[in-house]
Amino acid sequence: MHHLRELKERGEAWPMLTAYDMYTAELFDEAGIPVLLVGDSAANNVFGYDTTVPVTVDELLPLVRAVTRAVKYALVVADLPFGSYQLSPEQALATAVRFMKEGRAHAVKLEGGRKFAPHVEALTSAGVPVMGHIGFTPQSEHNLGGYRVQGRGTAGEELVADALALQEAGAFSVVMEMVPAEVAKQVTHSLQIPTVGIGAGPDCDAQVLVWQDMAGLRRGKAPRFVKRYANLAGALSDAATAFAADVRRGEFPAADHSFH
Ligand SMILES: Nc1nc(=O)c2c([nH]1)NC[C@@H]1CN(c3ccc(C(=O)N[C@@H](CCC(=O)O)C(=O)O)cc3)CN21
Ligand SMILES: CC(C)C(=O)C(=O)O
Ligand SMILES: [Mg+2]
Repeated sequence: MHHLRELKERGEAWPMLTAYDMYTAELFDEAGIPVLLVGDSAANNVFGYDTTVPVTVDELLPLVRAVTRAVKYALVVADLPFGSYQLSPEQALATAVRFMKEGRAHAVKLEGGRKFAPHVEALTSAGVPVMGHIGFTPQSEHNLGGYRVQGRGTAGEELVADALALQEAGAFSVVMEMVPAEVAKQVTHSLQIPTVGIGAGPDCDAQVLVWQDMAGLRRGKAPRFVKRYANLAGALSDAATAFAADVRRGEFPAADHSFH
């Protein structure tokens, strides 16, 4: 965490990816991704829900545990799911403690601005490192009117106030999702802690993507902020098709794959 602040001071951008299992966590860790997020986006990208709203602590905990087991270097951040922290700072702390003790998370993330400063404060003063998340906050998508850019016009000032309140409450970093690049730049320059952008332009201190978007495993129309660095959907589909054909033709298993 302190290291991330030094990177900000030196103006060196860093990458963050989601991870939900041990193979991806190990690969991303070895590829030099310093922060891995076990996102509540597992709702969409592991469990097949249509929003992040239904995913539970009990569903996310084993994924967090798998990721922390797999990494040697990365900081593992566990996303607190909808309903597991909003009720009170006490509820937030109880949930964060589960992610730290049972999931062995190094830090937690929660969505919300100023209104959640008391929750963040309760966690940080109990020794739980917290990452904030402002702008488009998917857990509130029903309130925000869908996938919409946040912080346009006067709402930009609100975003700066939210970010400052989270910093003041002790957050070590803040995610900004779907925010105009100019506003994200202003927030980034207003904070001493690093900002992590997703659809928030090039001037954030760090950038995050959902790994299945980054690697082209998820099909369908990706959000505008996604850049695809591989075509895993194509590669996996080709592999499964080739395996199926081999089995049907009697070409797998060959002698090499058999015991005598
Ligand atoms: N695979 C995946 N990637 C994500 O980035 C992601 C998740 N899942 N699940 C949780 C949230 C939901 N998020 C989303 C989902 C969709 C859009 C989207 O469709 N955006 C469109 C419309 C934007 C607009 O209308 O202004 C886009 O083109 O960016 C954006 C963020 C970000 N998170
Ligand atoms: C996209 C990131 C920031 C997130 O919150 C998630 O993956 O759940
Ligand atoms: Mg999330």
